[in-house]
Amino acid sequence: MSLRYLTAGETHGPQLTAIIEGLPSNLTLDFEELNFQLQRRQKGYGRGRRMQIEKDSAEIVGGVRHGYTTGAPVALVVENKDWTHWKNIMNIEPIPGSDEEKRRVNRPRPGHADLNGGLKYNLTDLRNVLERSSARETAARVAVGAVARQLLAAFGVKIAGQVIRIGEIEAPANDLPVDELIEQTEASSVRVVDKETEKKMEAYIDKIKEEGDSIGGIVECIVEGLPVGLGSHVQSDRKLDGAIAGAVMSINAFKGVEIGIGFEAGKLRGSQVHDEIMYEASRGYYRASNRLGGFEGGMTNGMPVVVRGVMKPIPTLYKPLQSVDIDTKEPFTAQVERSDACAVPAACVVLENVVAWEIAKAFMDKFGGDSIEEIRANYNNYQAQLESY
Ligand SMILES: Cc1cc2nc3c(=O)[nH]c(=O)nc-3n(C[C@H](O)[C@H](O)[C@H](O)COP(=O)(O)O)c2cc1C
Ligand SMILES: C=C(O[C@@H]1CC(C(=O)O)=C[C@@H](OP(=O)(O)O)[C@H]1O)C(=O)O
Repeated sequence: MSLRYLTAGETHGPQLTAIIEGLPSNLTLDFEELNFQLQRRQKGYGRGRRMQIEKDSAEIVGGVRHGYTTGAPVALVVENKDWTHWKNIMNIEPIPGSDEEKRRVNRPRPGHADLNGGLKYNLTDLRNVLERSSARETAARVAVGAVARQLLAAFGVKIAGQVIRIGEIEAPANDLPVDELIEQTEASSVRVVDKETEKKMEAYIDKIKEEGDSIGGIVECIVEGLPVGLGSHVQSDRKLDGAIAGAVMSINAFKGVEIGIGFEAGKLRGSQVHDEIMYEASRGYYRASNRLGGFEGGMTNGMPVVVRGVMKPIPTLYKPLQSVDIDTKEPFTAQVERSDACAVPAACVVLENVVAWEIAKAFMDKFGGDSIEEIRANYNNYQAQLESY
């Protein structure tokens, strides 16, 4: 069985729920590490007041005993602390109430899911769209990715992320090893290495916020320690670079994805793009460079996987754009809901964990077994095959 998951829950409802199916038994789960990933996602300069209310942590309510997975579906719950303020507005029971009591949304925000969702699901209160389209759901996805990350970590895989750009401000390039990158970005309010850039980004976000506007940016994720041959060239839906691209595009507000040099490849010659093949007895095959970001033929090539995603600016604007009232059809400015001005550093953490999930899925497809011991035996056997090739 391939790994799969589902999430449920509204942003102002009682909780988010995730069910992961297909995990092997005997995987030790480090709860602190799981919650660390959730806390990382809450941080970042430019977020709104909601992040001061929430204290995200995952409660495991199925599939784990005494710290180990049992092979049963793993069920996770992340509480919404803000729910206490929304109980009546979110009530499941039919309560007679004015629009004011329901906090009805009728002026769709350009750039958000409001209008499309209202039209598609025939919902006259756009809150019913907003509640589920909110990126609050990414807390559940990070919890799922954090579990996947632990499966990968058991096989020496390391993942880091960094913010590359926020609006006009670009971080200087670096090629730090993953461990160092993790350490340095973790200490930054905007997940960059360079302190000058951090200051500039903070000031820039302040300015954008003061002007009632919002801003997006570019984030990067690097995965080290992967074996050659995750994914496959033989069928389109088995190409791991394709699966990663799809997953990255599914993150709220992401409008583009690149692997390695990505769109730059369209400007350069073949001789400037392809990574030359080398061999050393101690190392096996490797590449002299990594412009293709660790992929050829939809398979990992043993070099670090490098994925970038671009996040558009947050749709909710305190100085709202023009919209239409869905009751009167008259022009009106869009609804203003409490909002982040910039969530790029948080989106970087979402990117890392979403990529971890896709890689773990491909890892299970390749080495799949019902227990961690069975997977390890398959993994070791494959390593021996690679070494003798
Ligand atoms: C971490 C994160 C936080 C976000 N915060 C907000 C927010 O506060 N306000 C808002 O309007 N959109 C926010 N968004 C973006 C919306 O969720 C997103 O634009 C919306 O769901 C529509 O989907 P689409 O942009 O993918 O088309 C956030 C996205 C992410 C990844
Ligand atoms: C709750 C989160 O992000 C939310 C994502 C979001 C949106 O529209 O996507 C809108 C805001 O919701 P609220 O109006 O409740 O403050 C963000 O805070 C979170 O990341 O955990």
